[in-house]
Amino acid sequence: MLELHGLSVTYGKHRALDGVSLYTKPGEIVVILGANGAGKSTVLKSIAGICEGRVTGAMSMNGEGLLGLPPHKVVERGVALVPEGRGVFADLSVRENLMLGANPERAREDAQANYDRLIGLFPKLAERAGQTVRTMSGGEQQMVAIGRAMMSNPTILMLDEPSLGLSPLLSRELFQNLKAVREAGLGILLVEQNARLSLGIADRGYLLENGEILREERADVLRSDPAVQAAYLGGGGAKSTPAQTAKPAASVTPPAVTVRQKTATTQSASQVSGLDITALVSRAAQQSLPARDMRPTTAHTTTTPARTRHDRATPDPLRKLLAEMEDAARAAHMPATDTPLTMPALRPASRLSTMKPRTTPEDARPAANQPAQVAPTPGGKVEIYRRRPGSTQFDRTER
Ligand SMILES: Nc1ncnc2c1ncn2[C@@H]1O[C@H](COP(=O)(O)OP(=O)(O)OP(=O)(O)O)[C@@H](O)[C@H]1O
Repeated sequence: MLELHGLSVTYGKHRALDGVSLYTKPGEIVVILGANGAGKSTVLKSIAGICEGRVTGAMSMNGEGLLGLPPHKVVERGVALVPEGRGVFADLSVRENLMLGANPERAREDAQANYDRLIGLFPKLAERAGQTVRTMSGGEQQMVAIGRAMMSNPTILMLDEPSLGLSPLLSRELFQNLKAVREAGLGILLVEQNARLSLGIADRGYLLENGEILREERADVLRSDPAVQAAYLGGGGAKSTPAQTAKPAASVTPPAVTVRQKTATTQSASQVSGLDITALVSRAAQQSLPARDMRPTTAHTTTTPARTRHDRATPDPLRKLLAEMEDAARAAHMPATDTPLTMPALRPASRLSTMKPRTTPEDARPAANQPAQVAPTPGGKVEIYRRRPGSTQFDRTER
């Protein structure tokens, strides 16, 4: 059995875990639920011996201490981690990836038997044994990562956000596979943002918030608790009391946090902010500040009507982003001669004038007559370089 007692972790002055106690037995699936930054990954990394922070408390596997062990020793004790992002060797084949997992001493002698057991559980891995992992789908790669961890012959398998980046269909398939791993007798300690799916297969769950375990409960009880639904499953009715069966040490109603789903895709600023960015930029441009009020884009102490509104209605990181956008929009509309612009991203004019012609394909070059680059001169003037039609040379003008 994997046991943690009073595990605390600090990253410098930041306390990420505060007295976390939990356990996982072979043959059960245990899920840790919590909002972003609650400390879920830190729990797994501490157990695996790869936490960058200062770890204190007690951790053991079958009674043998894990605290302070290097990662390979933790694996020798029977605890394997499938890290967030999988960590597969993309240029190796499926079989090569799997066999690398059999490197620990505890697994080396039984590598072939473990491999046979694995492909018995997941025949698809055998069908794809020769395929380069890079060419596989996300779900298939995740199965390779899980298979590789299982090749170390673990008693407890830990998985950090295994469904990240997978479609709902692939996620469901993955979770069914985890049930098969449990049937094979392994214990699973799972960190997941997909609370619905993970509680659907788990036996027990822990709610972790701000580095502390708020509650430990059977998964089916957590799943049907309105407070948990409101906090982690996107449901309504947050006003319930904790379930009667909750253990005394954990009888706290989970806070009404919204778990932000991680996605593998990027979002546009307007998706994040819920604002029309075009309108925002033109509004900022209309606020004609005198030149003396212009600051480098890092100066956000200037109070403007727009910023006051962001202060009231907008979360901190977004407010900073919006303030930067407004500053940039204003800078773009200031007359060049009055604007002491700071444009660190631009090349200095001296380097531009000696720039060699590009040898990239034609469509990758700046179009003729299009400004190739704009650089501020020390006198506040702006140099504009245009490519001569049909030539690799640039003409320089100032304004
Ligand atoms: N290497 C690190 N250095 C400094 N702080 C860290 C480090 N790793 C994590 N933290 C901080 O510790 C806290 C817990 O982080 P952790 O990654 O464990 O949370 P999490 O619950 O897994 O969040 P997420 O779901 O977003 O991955 C966060 O405040 C995070 O910023």
